[in-house]
Order: sequence, then structure tokens, then C-alpha cells
Amino acid sequence: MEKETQDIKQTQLTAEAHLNKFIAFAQKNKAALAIYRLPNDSKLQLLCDLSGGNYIEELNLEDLSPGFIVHPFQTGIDKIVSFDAEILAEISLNPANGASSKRDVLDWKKSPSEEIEKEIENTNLQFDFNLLENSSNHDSTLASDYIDMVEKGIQFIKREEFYKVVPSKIKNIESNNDINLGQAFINACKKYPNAFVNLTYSSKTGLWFGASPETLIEDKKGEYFKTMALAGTQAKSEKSIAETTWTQKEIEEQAYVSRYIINCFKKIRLRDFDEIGPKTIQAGNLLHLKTTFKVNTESVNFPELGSVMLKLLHPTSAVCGMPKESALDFISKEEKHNRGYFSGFMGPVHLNNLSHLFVNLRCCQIYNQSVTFYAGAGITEDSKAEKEWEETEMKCKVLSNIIFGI
Ligand SMILES: C=C(O[C@@H]1C=C(C(=O)O)C=C[C@H]1O)C(=O)O
Repeated sequence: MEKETQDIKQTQLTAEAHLNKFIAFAQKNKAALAIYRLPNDSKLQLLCDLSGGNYIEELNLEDLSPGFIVHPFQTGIDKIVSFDAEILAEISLNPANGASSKRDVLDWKKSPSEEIEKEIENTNLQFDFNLLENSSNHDSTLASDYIDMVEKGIQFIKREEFYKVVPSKIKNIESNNDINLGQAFINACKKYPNAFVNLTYSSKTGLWFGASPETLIEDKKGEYFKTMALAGTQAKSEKSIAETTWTQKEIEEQAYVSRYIINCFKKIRLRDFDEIGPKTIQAGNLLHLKTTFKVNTESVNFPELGSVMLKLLHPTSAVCGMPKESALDFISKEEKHNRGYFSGFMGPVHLNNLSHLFVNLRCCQIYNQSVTFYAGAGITEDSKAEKEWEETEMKCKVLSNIIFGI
């Protein structure tokens, strides 16, 4: 018997223990699993597709059934995969500090049967990291290679091949296969309250963990559409956010992203939008410049705006460059690793009338015996290559700190 939207049953365990049971269950049953915490929310969402998820050729948001989508940077080796919301559960964390306690309650929102709930609750297996396949991304990017790539990018900008490009790197750290995934997730929720904290697992996509500061699209059916231009990075200092200053380089770098979004609106002749910012926002130990764009989809009479904009926006100039085609060409030729799902996007679709997709940043892929962290930095004519390398190091630390304490 299917039981939807009703709080069916509550089990008393820590949130961490609940998460680890779900993760081990998903692996054992070859199911697809998405665990996420929306920005500034005190609830964790768990979504499981017992079929293991479906490959999608072309993404049409309006065709998808309620679930979760995982989209790579470029479709090729890595494919778009959708997870159907076959099982939905919610964990309320202690609202005072987002901390997990002995009394974190798991509410089943949807499940195919009581047997499945029991099976998950009774799972005592450990997640087996040995079963994760190693990718082709074995070698960390060398600082010297990254710096050369940035300098080449600056030369291309000077020759007006493009105005901005976002080269990325990978950093591999060896692991003993003893990562406590549930604990890492809860720690990321505590440390990054305004991030989209996510952990996804399927045999099609692998195991990914992230804490993204960036919305790609937020689409509330019949109400609003939102997107954001996020760029420019500096380490948080003693100064208050109000006192933070930005250089011309960072202001320009972020303005490209805003301009790119406005150009997308222009392509579909949409003039009626609110633009808020740029404002300084904090993402962990980093600061960024952010402009929010909001459209009332009801008043502009454009119900499919989210779907249309998604196709136009990805990959934005925050993760690729401007113009898109020539920056993408540079990235494909110069980067030695495969970005996989890094700088792609992911998030819930059509759940409670909301589709909220985030750019997959500040993330890592977990393998047997190692973890690969990904980070990029926006390059403009005034970039200093060493500084950009340091920026990618700081970005990798967002999660390496959670997983390895470094
Ligand atoms: C590419 C990343 O981040 C993006 C690039 C930024 C920049 O270049 O300053 C800032 C925020 C993100 O839009 C990343 O985190 O890896």
C-alpha cells in the first residue's frame, strides 16, 4: 500500500545513523539515492529510486516525474540521470544549531511498503568503498600545469578569443575507506548552513558529496523563477561583510555572469525581472559577489520559463566562460581531467511544486581508496595565475576539511 505525504512512522536514531543505513541500503540494493539539505533549512531530505535511476537523452524539465536530477558538465562519457522519488523521507535536525542529536526523527513521506521501511531501518551493513569504481582522474593537477593553463587563458583573452574562462583542477587525496559518510554530511550541514549540502549515489553516477553555494534555477510552479550570478572569490577576513571591498577584476568577472543571464532573458524577450545585487555573500570561509534574478511567472504568463531558462543557462559563465562556445572549446582542449558531474547541476525536481537545481560546486567524488576534489576559478584579463591556483586550493578545502580535516 502506498502512503504519501503522511507522517507514517518515526524511528529514534541519530541523523547520522539514519543516513548511513540509507546509504548502505542503496548500495546493497543497487538503488539510486539522493540525500540533500536545502540552504538554511533544518530538514534533511532522503530520496531513493529502487530501479537505480534512469538515463535521459535530453533534459526537458516539464517531462520529468517528481524526483532528483544529476546532470554532468558536458554530456558524453557522463550522462544525465534522473532518480524517481519512489521513497521519500525527511529528518528534522535540532533547529537551534542544526546539530544531530539522539532524537533526530525520521518521517517517512512516501514508501512502497512497510517491508522496505523495515529493511532500511534494519540495515546494519557498512557501505563498501571497495565496490566504487576508480575513474580515469588518477593524477592531481600540478600547480605548474594549472598556472600554465591560466596563463594561456589570459593570452586567449588578450587576443579576444573570449572575455572570461573558468579552468578547473582536480586534487586526489588517498583514503583508508573509513569515511563516515553520515557524519560528514551532518558536519557539512552545520558548517555550511546556507549551502545546498548533497550526497548522491548510484551505480550510474558514482558517489558524490558537495556543499554548493550556487543556484542554477529555482522554479516554484505558478509563482516564481529565480536564478543567480555568483562569481568573484576572496577568503573571509576579520572584516565584516559590509566592509568587504572588491577589486575591478572581481567586479568585472561577476558582471560577465550577470550579463550572460540578462542575455538569456533577452533571447526569450523577457523584460520583466527583478535584479537584486551584486551583494557580498559568505560561503563557508569564502566570500562571493551575488546578483539574484527573480521573475513572477504568473504575471509574465510564462509557466515553462524554468525549463526554457535551464536549457539556455547551463553552463553559465560562472563555471565555463564567455562567450560560452569558445570558452568550452578551451576547457575541453586544455583540461586533462574529466569534469564528470563537477560544474554540472543537480537537485530536486517537481517536489512540493518546486524544482531547485544547484551548480555542482565545492564537491568531490569518492572512490575506492581515494577522494577527488574539484575546483575552478574565473579568469579575466587581469588575473594573476598564482592567485587563481590559491583560490582553487581554498575551494577544495571546503570539503577536504569536512572529510579529512585538512
Ligand atoms: C568554479 C567554482 O566556483 C565558481 C567560480 C567563482 C570564481 O571564479 O570566483 C565563484 C563562484 C562560482 O561561481 C568552484 O567552486 O569550483
